[in-house]
Amino acid sequence: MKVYVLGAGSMGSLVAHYMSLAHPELSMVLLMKTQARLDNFVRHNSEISVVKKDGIVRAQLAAGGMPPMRKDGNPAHIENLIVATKTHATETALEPYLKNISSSTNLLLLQNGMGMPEYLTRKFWPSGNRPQIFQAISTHGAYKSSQNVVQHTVNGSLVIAEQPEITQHTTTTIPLNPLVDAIVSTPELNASHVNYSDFLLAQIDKLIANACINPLLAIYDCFNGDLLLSTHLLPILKQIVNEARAVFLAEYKVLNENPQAAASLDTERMLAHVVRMFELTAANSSSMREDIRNLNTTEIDWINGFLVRVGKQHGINTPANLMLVNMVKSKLAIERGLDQRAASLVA
Ligand SMILES: NC(=O)C1=CN([C@@H]2O[C@H](COP(=O)(O)OP(=O)(O)OC[C@H]3O[C@@H](n4cnc5c(N)ncnc54)[C@H](OP(=O)(O)O)[C@@H]3O)[C@@H](O)[C@H]2O)C=CC1
Ligand SMILES: CC(C)(CO)C(=O)C(=O)O
Repeated sequence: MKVYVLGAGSMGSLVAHYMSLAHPELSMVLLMKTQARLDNFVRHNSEISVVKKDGIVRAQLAAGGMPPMRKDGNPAHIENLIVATKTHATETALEPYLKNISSSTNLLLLQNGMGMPEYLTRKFWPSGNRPQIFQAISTHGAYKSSQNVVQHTVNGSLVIAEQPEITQHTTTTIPLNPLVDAIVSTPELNASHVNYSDFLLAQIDKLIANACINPLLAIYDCFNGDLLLSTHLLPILKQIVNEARAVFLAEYKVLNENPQAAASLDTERMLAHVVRMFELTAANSSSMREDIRNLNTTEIDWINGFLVRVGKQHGINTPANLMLVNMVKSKLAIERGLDQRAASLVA
């Protein structure tokens, strides 16, 4: 079985590396963004090294830089595709591969944020025939210390579910799927497959933590744990959480069928979860802060921005989340502007 991975960054490389070691029978192919990236990968022996506390493991992987073609010049069918780009890059990254994808493709989105399956379906498959879409949330932590070296810093887990065509319906049975099976049977990924409604609760927890932690860290420019030094943040966190809670209850009617949903969406529990995430990741520099420091586009539109957009559809005001979206975007614009100004002074 062939599995393509689009987005050969920290998460994509980590997953491809572990899957190829656990399943030598799989053919894993990293899809690079540019020919230059592909050439560079090949120059480095087509190898991804993963560094963990207990040592370094190397694996050689196949790679490509463009949509696969058959010998007759037609697009080759992609059976399995894992997308691990940043959320804002997904649409552009996927577009060239649309001719390789059919309704029998297993498309697994391994990303933070929410709303991507619905967005891609509206954008690329508005009249049906969309691929089988799966989503995975990750509590692993990884970053690339160089082009071919991934530091696996947090040994977390993956939770995977199939995205139903209509999100109001829950999938009660978990069908067997070869891509999901291959991931779940890769020990280092510590992955599990759950039904959509249970997945949604886990995804909501992750989104709430990201909606509270990431923008504040990007704005204050400090480590995750530093925010716990202030007691003035609690009312802000409470407002973010309450707005999010209202949006989730309006959008995901399927939650009414899940007996665990009421307890899980309790405001105090969610706030305690956010504070615990601040504590557990105290020494981290949040991904959004790092994006701003590197002058990269952030994932704010798929975290707090998702809450604002969906809130609007349901007539729910989300002023705290909207303010954070605007503040993070301003922060990036200011940092980029300052960088350009500094560069022009040197030139
Ligand atoms: N890293 C982590 O610890 C965790 C990450 N996540 C989530 O996982 C997702 C991926 O994150 P992460 O791996 O860290 O991100 P990275 O930035 O490390 O990787 C994204 C990759 O996508 C590539 N890419 C961008 N545009 C395209 C394109 N048009 N075609 C092909 N490839 C493209 C980038 O290439 P290039 O570098 O050349 O631009 C990069 O290699 C995010 O949603 C993140 O929030 C979730 C939990 C933990
Ligand atoms: C949980 C948290 C905030 C850890 O830093 C994260 O997921 C991120 O930085 O994106």
